[in-house]
Amino acid sequence: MAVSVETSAETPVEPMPESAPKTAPGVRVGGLSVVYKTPAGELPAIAGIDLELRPGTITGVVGESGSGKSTLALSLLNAVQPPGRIAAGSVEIDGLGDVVGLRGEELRKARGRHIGYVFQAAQNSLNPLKTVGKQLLDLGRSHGVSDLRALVREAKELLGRMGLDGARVLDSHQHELSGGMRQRVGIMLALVLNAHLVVLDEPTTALDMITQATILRIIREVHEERGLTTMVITHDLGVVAEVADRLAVMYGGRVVEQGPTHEVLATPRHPYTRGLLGAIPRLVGDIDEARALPGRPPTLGTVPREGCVFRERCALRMDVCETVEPPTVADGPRLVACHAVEAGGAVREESA
Ligand SMILES: Nc1ncnc2c1ncn2[C@@H]1O[C@H](COP(=O)(O)OP(=O)(O)OP(=O)(O)O)[C@@H](O)[C@H]1O
Repeated sequence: MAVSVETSAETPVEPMPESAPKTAPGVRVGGLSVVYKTPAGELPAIAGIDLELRPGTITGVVGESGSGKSTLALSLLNAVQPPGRIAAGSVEIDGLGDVVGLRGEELRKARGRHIGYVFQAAQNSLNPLKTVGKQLLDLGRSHGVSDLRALVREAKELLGRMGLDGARVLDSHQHELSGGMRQRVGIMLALVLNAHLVVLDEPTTALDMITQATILRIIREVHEERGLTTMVITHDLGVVAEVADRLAVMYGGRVVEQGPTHEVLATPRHPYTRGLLGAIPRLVGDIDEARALPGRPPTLGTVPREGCVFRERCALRMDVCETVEPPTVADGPRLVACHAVEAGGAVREESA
């Protein structure tokens, strides 16, 4: 193939920092708030989020459009751009410390080498003027990879596993690849530097169902082979059910329920999680049984400033929901933020 691999004299080969995590790191997001500047002032897109990514697990983050999923993903890399900013909280990553405090070169090194990521719309994030192979080499050089041949071999191997002709893809420009192919290139770039924390934002949206299933299987395999800590962001509950060990459900900039995926899907406690699940038509059974959640998710300007952010759409709404933000309550491995869910997990009563 035509990708030439030379280590140029001006390429500094940086050693990995001693502190770099070499095994799956744990991640602790604490009290994280991110605001965006709008004509109406700075408004919170996520507010006081606490979330733990356990070492070696895949955590799925789900929620409708605008719930703050991408903002949370960007925060893990301290990559929120103006008009946004992290207004409060911390993102502690084992071996890296609080990434909210990282700046400049430290931050650049952390991204890519220690935190692999595919951002939403990865299909459009390649440089149109350079081949994928050239971009791969640039990535390797900028992170001090000394064995660029091995990097190319690794890239081809990953692309091959995802059903692509690696050599051909590396010789291609963005416009020569379909949306689904670009998405797989994005996943390859997230994994190729062997980062142990991987953040995938809507990794399979441009793919048909069969390819999506293949890619999810490969994400799972690579995650297990390499011992990664992975976060997968999606609006598609089918995707998380397929791949995630743990699930965090977001609404209006909050995590309203989290726990082991099979438990959350089998016995959802928060009325929003129940609504999301109820809106999915079953493969077997009456399609009429699927009930869309009434109403629309809030925007930055319409998220209630006090009380429960979900109350407008909630069948279990009570007086207290108008004024008091529900605290997050632990019940075994599950965390739920809802006034109508008693400690112990029972839901008070279905009024509608
Ligand atoms: N650059 C920006 N300027 C102003 N508001 C923004 C900006 N980026 C995001 N927002 C707002 O922040 C809130 C959270 O957006 P975010 O993209 O994080 O949600 P999401 O759950 O990832 O949604 P989607 O799946 O549609 O990307 C939304 O109300 C969105 O409109």
